[in-house]
Amino acid sequence: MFLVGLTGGIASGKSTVVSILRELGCAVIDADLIARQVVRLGTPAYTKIVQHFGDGVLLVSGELDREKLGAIIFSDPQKRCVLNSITHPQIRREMLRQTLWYFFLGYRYVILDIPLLFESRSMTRYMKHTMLVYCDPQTQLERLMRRNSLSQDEAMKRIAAQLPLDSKLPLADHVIDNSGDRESTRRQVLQLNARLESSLAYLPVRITAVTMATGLVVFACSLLRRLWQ
Ligand SMILES: CC(C)(COP(=O)(O)OP(=O)(O)OC[C@H]1O[C@@H](n2cnc3c(N)ncnc32)[C@H](O)[C@@H]1O)[C@@H](O)C(=O)NCCC(=O)NCCS
Ligand SMILES: Nc1ncnc2c1ncn2[C@@H]1O[C@H](COP(=O)(O)OP(=O)(O)OP(=O)(O)O)[C@@H](O)[C@H]1O
Repeated sequence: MFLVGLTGGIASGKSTVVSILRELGCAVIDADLIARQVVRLGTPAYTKIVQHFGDGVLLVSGELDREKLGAIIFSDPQKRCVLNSITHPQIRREMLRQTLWYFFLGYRYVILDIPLLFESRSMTRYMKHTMLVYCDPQTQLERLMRRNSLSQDEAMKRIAAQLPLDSKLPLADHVIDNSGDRESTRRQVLQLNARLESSLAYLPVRITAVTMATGLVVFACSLLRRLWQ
């Protein structure tokens, strides 16, 4: 059983890759989705956010106005740190819970989609493999502006809130280049998934070897004890 960390930059194509992996039957946990769940109306994180940022970040329904909160935190690193310190512990806890659940269900590996995996560093030590969804900077900027209807300045601020994608390249074990069309991305995802599956083929052999080695040590110890007595 092992964990695979999937990461990228804002709008680099993580969700696009995740939907292909899910089609293939992989277990994927989405940190962005959990980040939405932990700040639902009335949750402890929601209460802390309102205490800190005021009710100006709420919609009339009482829910968080994500657009407003985004505009605040993506242009102020200190406020971003505050929001991270409120949400990240809750997100990690829920990710751990879901991971254990997938292993309980019998999945042999679980993919964790964590946008800030390389920024937070401490999480990478739990990953057997890391996978970067890359796209070239110009494509990233254009896709982000189009998807979120942002000006160039706003989009650049959001990109600047993360490590540049180019500096994440040497940190990743595997790279999926999503600068091209969706078909090219799909082919790369299929290839990578096949490699993950094949690394599992050796797992039963390794488990058997470890079991046999442990058995031999136990047997040798008991033999020595008898000879000694
Ligand atoms: C600021 C918020 C309200 C904006 O919400 P919105 O719906 O517009 O964006 P969404 O949540 O879909 O995030 C889109 C992308 O923005 C980037 N992003 C989000 N939060 C952060 C952050 N704190 N720092 C850097 N990049 C971030 C990620 O690449 C993410 O995939 C929201 O992103 C949030 O609550 N962020 C704090 C929690 C967090 O760090 N989430 C990232 C995953 S752990
Ligand atoms: N290969 C592609 N060709 C054209 N458009 C793409 C491609 N991949 C993704 N997109 C588009 O680019 C945008 C960003 O993609 P996606 O939502 O998958 O990125 P993301 O990394 O999950 O974003 P975020 O970090 O904001 O959650 C979306 O509008 C998506 O439809």
